[in-house]
Amino acid sequence: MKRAVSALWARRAVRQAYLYTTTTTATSSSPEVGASASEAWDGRFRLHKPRGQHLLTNPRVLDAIALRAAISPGDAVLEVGPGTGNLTARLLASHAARVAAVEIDPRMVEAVTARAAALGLADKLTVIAGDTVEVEFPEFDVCVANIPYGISSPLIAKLLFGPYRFRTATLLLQKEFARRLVATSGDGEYNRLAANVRLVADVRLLMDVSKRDFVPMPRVDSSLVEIRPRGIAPGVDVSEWLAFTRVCFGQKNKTLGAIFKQKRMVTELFGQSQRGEGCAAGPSLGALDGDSGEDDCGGNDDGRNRVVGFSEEEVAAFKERVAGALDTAELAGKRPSKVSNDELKRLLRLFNERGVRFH
Ligand SMILES: C[S@@+](CC[C@H](N)C(=O)[O-])C[C@H]1O[C@@H](n2cnc3c(N)ncnc32)[C@H](O)[C@@H]1O
Repeated sequence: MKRAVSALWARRAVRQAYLYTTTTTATSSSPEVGASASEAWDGRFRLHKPRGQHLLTNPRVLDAIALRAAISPGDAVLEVGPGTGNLTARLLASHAARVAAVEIDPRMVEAVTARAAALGLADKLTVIAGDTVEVEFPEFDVCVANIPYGISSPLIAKLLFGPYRFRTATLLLQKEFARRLVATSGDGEYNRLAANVRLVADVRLLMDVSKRDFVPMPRVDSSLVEIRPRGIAPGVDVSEWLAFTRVCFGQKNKTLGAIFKQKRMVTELFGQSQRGEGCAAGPSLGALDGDSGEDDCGGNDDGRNRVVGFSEEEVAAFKERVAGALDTAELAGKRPSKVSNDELKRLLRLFNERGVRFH
């Protein structure tokens, strides 16, 4: 299954990234990575907010991120969105053997390349010019990044469900997104993003970062989060799990019993289970997040969802099978936000045993 999901990612890597391997031009061998002057933004070009170009300029926070990233001697580090290199400078000065940084803006590519050269650390840095969501990453042990928040969900999906094997990802994320990511089923805030990520990884909050530590100042605060892949098979088909959680968390204020009792839901699931068909686009790996499934497979009944060639009795029998799985799991009266991944996995297994499939 992992291979099928990886293949999806491989197909997405259609845009060829071009590699810049920086060349050493400076003679200095003792980089001044802690110097606050190097973090300041000199305004040499316009920063684009839609690209998430909020530079982290507080040296104490930058030092803390590099420290919390737990880089071991010899590690290969992946950074996403190095910008002018405020964090990159610290990663280059760490025990890491090498750093690969993916940057979409050619002006930033130039800036971080020049920064590494000025520090005398250019030979440790490879800048990959391209879109993080599209390019193929080189092998890495740890990912450390202050990312553009707009790609949080597709980046985490790519890291966790792509072909990569790594120890940790230490990411600075929008605070609200980070809170949803670390939510647990016990606190009643559980959500689709957390359920999908926790299927394959452990997550924890490391620290909060004020919006005042960035230039230009964003509207939101941030939080540093560690994602640690478990490295063991999740015990479910990942594509089916992603489709299943889309349905379960699609109407988060309803109980699972109410969600799976809806006629259009039963009809849609019946159609999928009979035909073995899914959404035309297949599972959306780019969207681990989003609790509204209204527009997706379980959504409107505009005629596509009608099951042709089956009697009312057959649909009614299927409905009984759906209800039977929920009863056996003892989850009909529970809201998805209160249900653990183990319970959800068991429910999916019970559905599958009764011929109920999610695509
Ligand atoms: C929040 S800034 C972080 C800059 C730097 N890491 C820092 O901490 O100061 C995000 C950076 O990601 C880059 N970026 C935005 N979208 C990107 C994408 N899809 N792929 C790669 N880089 C991207 C922006 O150009 C910008 O340099």
